[in-house]
Amino acid sequence: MTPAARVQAAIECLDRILAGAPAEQVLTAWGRASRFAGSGDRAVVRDHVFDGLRARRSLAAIGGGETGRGIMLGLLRRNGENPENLFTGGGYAPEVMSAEERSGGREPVLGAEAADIPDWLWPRFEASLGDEALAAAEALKHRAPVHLRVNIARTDPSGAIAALAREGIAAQPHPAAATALEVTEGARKLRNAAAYRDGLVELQDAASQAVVETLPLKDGMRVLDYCAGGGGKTLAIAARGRFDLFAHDAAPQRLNDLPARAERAGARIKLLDTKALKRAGQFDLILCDVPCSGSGSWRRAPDGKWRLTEAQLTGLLVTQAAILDEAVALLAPGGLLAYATCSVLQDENEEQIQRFAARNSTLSPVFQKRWSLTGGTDGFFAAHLAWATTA
Ligand SMILES: C[S@@+](CC[C@H](N)C(=O)[O-])C[C@H]1O[C@@H](n2cnc3c(N)ncnc32)[C@H](O)[C@@H]1O
Repeated sequence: MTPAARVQAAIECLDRILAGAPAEQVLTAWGRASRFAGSGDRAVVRDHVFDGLRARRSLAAIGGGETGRGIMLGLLRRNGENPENLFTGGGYAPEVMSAEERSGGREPVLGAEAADIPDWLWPRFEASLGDEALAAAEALKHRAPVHLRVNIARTDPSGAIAALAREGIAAQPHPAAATALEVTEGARKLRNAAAYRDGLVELQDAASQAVVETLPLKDGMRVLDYCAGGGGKTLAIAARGRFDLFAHDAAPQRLNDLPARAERAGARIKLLDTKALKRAGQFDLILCDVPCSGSGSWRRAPDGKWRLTEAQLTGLLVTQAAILDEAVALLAPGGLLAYATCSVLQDENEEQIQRFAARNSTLSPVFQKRWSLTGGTDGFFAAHLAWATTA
């Protein structure tokens, strides 16, 4: 595909997403219908679509309209490229620009539009992040770095760096976690690399790893990952020692890939559905990596930024509180309950913990930490709630 044809493909995908279809679904459908597109074409079209979505509002302003064409025009202008070179109308290129498109476009209005945050959310975003709000919003407009977790049950960071280098992938330690690497070259080769296939490394944001690093794990503990999902944190826990480790999720199909991932990593994890969990006894440590707005990881899933509604956020706050209350009942006396989100909103983080502490006197907060988007990781939050008598 020519560069112009790739832009046209991105415009068509963006139009479908703006009409309400989920971004991943649209890109998959485009890929299936475009057998002529090679892997390089697919990667570029995907990058255009995600670059466009991350800064959808400000690019629409710069490009003169919230359409696929407007967003792509905005993206090219923002990046200092002349859209006339690609909007030629020839071959599979976008149609030639209209007079309105040529003269259209403006600077984004300072505030929610320039920050690329929905209007309803901007005041909460600002209140949560204070002086960092603009820098965090800016970070959400750009691609996320590729982070790896070194499986310390199999190798150490320097061993993993050397194994990756043999396959043309350059990586360096990331300061957020002892197990974290940042890929600086060759990220697209990862999925086929032996180091990945053999379970030496896993894809995982450095702050997500750091959340697990904070857990006071000791060999022999009964540990429950209560909201395990794909099992990223369960696997990170497994690598830290010898535990009786269980993974649960309210949507058990989310755990489907975990057995294969665990085998690759050499980890032993028992899966529990909600019925089995009721008979599983008590746990020394429970991690609740709760469903959240995802506001700390919107650069990876920018669709979520524009889909989240105020009512959904309210619903998430209720779910998070209910999960904490459910998990307390599963905790052994003296145990530790850990809470985590990939959100930067206080409502889901510090304030959720404050509300929990106000209604529960058995456990009290003993640790809280935020990972900021400006620190080169996704935005994350973790809190530990300890049995009050042992705190
Ligand atoms: C943030 S994701 C977990 C991500 C995962 N821990 C990881 O590191 O890959 C939150 C998960 O919570 C699950 N969930 C939602 N409500 C729940 C509930 N009431 N009890 C347990 N899990 C729940 C969701 O299905 C989702 O998989």
